[in-house]
Amino acid sequence: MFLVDWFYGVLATLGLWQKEAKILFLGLDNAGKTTLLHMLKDERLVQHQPTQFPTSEELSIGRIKFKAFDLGGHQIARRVWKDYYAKVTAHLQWPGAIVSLILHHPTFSENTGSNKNMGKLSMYHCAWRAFQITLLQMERWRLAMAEDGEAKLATSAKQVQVDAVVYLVDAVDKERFAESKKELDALLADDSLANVPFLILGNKIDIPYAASEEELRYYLGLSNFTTGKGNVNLADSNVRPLEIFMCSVVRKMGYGEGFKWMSQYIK
Ligand SMILES: Nc1nc2c(ncn2[C@@H]2O[C@H](COP(=O)(O)OP(=O)(O)OP(=O)(O)O)[C@@H](O)[C@H]2O)c(=O)[nH]1
Ligand SMILES: [Mg+2]
Repeated sequence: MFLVDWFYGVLATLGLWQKEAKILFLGLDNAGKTTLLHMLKDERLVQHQPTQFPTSEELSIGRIKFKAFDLGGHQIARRVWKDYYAKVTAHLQWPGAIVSLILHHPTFSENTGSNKNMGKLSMYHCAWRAFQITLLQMERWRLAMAEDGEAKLATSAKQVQVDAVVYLVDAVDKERFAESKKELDALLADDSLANVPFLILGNKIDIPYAASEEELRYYLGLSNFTTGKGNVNLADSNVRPLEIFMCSVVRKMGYGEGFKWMSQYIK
């Protein structure tokens, strides 16, 4: 019963009780993703070390899955799907390297002169030529496999269902607003996240010189893109729900309102 009460307590605060969703926490390093994840988990403030590779953390409460990824300084898609990509292609790297070393070794290249005249070819050269052709075939097969792997990777990216993105920005670190905007723009342009609601959290407003909501809206280039707080019905509009809420995760302020706003767009 305690567990159910706890589930209810956390999820009701976020407006997510009785909903089922996969929610991504994204943002540059140091934005506060891990702190938020842990705040939801045990409502305690713990000082976290910067999250090291692998840069994803997961938390399930009831039927809600929260997953955090770090995006600092990396192309989003590459970063998020890096693990899968590495698995698909790693075993294809070595054979290719060996084949290309042999094929390009000067001793065995086309220009040795000995194979210009077929009549003069020794058994040795015939055998060597056959070996080279086999290697070439293997190389083509390897490349085809690699392409297939990339195609599967792209498909799997599209198949992963995400119901909402919570994008955290450190509202104090104004020098990194441009970097944060770049990552956000890439996410908003990503086909696999088309129409997914975005909650932008401007975090750390407990620090006096944190940017205001207006400043953040301006620097993230969202002045004409936020869709409005409160209950705004966008169901028939094909417009992606997107809004900024300022918060302090450590003070447990602001993000609850943001989640409640977001929950209206999660079935
Ligand atoms: N003042 C203040 N500090 C915060 C707040 N939220 C997080 N922090 C601090 O910001 C730092 C980074 O927080 P993390 O939760 O580790 O950030 P992260 O996004 O997970 O960062 P990486 O794991 O490096 O990607 C930590 O020192 C936190 O204590 C906040 O609301 N106010
Ligand atoms: Mg972290």
